[in-house]
Amino acid sequence: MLTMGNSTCLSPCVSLSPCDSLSPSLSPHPKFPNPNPNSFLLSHPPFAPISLRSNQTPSRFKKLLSPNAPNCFVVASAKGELLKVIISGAPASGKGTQCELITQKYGLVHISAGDLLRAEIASASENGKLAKEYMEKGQLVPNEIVAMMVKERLLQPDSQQRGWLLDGYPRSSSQAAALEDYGIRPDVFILLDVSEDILVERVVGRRLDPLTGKIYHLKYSPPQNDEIASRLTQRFDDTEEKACEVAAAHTS
Ligand SMILES: Nc1ncnc2c1ncn2[C@@H]1O[C@H](COP(=O)(O)OP(=O)(O)O)[C@@H](O)[C@H]1O
Repeated sequence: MLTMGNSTCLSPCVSLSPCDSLSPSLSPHPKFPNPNPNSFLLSHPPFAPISLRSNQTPSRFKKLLSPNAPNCFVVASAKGELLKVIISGAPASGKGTQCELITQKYGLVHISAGDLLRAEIASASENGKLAKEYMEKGQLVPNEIVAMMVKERLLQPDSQQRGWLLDGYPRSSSQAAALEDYGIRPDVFILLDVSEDILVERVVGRRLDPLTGKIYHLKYSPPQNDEIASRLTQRFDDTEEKACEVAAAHTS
């Protein structure tokens, strides 16, 4: 597992080669001494947190600990022939950016649970209709629907040949258990560990250019000119109140 802290660590500094040299002497990560904040993951063996102390760091992971990525550290990994990665992080934690960098660098198939569900809705299947009802209310879709979709996608020839980056699954204890039951185990688990106040600041300053689809941030990535600035819109749920709620749910 590799966690990324509060830094705006968006450079392609991540190194995710499957690690075959981690020894049993690795200790529980100090930040996760007990099953919080990701109890559903930490209570399942494939996701058990293991920290890699800097003096044990294999050279291939050293980059993660560079000054550019002060809060990045490997906390779990396992041997694997194909690279299989799971990534987790709150909205606005930078997951989209990291997914792009990782899939580009390692040639993995990016499998997003949200995208799979949207495709199911677009196909107008019975499962899609049911999923839509939950998604419209901002609730998790029942796992019987999601687990099967994720499993099938992971077993597709492209995922099997190129390896995969699973994004947005598991999100609960029962989902983690379902992956285990299917015998699906990641080599690396990445948790984007961003503090609540930074998540809120990112969400509240986020703006969309409806013309190009580009996302800006009023402070960190402002529009280049007044014309773009004048047409920027804000997602209805990108409010401080909503952001606090979501951030608290992900970081508590
Ligand atoms: N693992 C999952 N289990 C159940 N429902 C999910 C899962 N992943 C995504 N969803 C559903 O799809 C919706 C959109 O997910 P996603 O695209 O990841 O966006 P967000 O990051 O805003 O949740 C979620 O609000 C939820 O309803």
